[in-house]
Amino acid sequence: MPDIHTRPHPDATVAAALDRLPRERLPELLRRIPKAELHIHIEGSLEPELIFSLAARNGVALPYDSVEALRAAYAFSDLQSFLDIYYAGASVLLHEADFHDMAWAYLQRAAADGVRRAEIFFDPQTHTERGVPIGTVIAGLSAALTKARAELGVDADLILCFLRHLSEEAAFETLDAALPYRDHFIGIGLDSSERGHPPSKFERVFARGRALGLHVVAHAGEEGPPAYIIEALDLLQTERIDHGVRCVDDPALVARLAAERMPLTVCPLSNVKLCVYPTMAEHKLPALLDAGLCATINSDDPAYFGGYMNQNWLDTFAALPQLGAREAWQLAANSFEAAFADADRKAAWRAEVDRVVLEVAG
Ligand SMILES: Nc1ncnc2[nH]cnc12
Ligand SMILES: [Zn+2]
Repeated sequence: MPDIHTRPHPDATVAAALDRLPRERLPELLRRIPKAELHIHIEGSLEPELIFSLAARNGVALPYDSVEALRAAYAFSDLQSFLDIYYAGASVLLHEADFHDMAWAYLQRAAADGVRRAEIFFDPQTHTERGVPIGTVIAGLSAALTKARAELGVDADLILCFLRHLSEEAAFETLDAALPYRDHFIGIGLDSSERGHPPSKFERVFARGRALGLHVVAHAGEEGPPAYIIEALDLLQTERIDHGVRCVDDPALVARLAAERMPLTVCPLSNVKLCVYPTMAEHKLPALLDAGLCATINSDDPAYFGGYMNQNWLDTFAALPQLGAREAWQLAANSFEAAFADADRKAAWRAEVDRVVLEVAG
């Protein structure tokens, strides 16, 4: 299979360091290894404390008495039960400074977790439907990204997501409204309620996005069937699949994803919190890596699912003894391979991964 040949491999010195790294040093490696985060909804980084302080700043009433009461509501049974609370939380975002403060808080956490590159989803329709101009959303987020490049050494870009429970016509209107800010985002994506809203519903708006030179990704195979992943590949011509874990139900699809080195932006804590898997120990990430897929680890909605990048890495490796230092290297290398950054920067981050491995292994 071509995957065996195209999957990146560590050079001999790095491979030897990975093999001699004792298991007790693994958490240090996971924390320090440079990584790209490719699946983070910025509205999902809104911590309860920030929701309350923005609500007070903007005079927005919340249906919860306290931060603790809000956090206590974060017990989800599936994707929709989460989305209902997630959209309610975003209602406190009104002004440019609110979007800036939310993104800046995320970027500081990302920097602390060794994230060198972040490709950040935002949901303009969640805000424009409440009367917030799209220019306000993009200006606030962009200002934080510019500051992060200069002050945190985190290279970040935005990906505009369409809400799939809304119509394709609404997605077209959103794309049109965003075009004056074309330089401020690098791609389009598809998120929100998956079941009943297949990628085929958005075939024409994605064709338009591709014609505009935008990168193209889509959530598929989180709760939805493998057929949705196939539609995303064939009809939307995605460059990555967000989640995609349900590909395991279709071995031919797994073989195709491996052969094409189609990246999957996997979100382990999210999958457990939204009951895609009953426990982390049952997560299919090891099987995806074994099959030669370009799988990556990401946080999805870290304020709601129990942690940011490093928490995802630490909890995943702690629950799955099949994952060791070799897989940590592979996941970091996969994340840079799958990133929409230029080749020089990717090569520099990859070299840094190797330097950190050699340092931690001693
Ligand atoms: N995990 C997820 N799936 C679909 N849409 C989302 N929007 C925010 N998080 C999401
Ligand atoms: Zn997501």
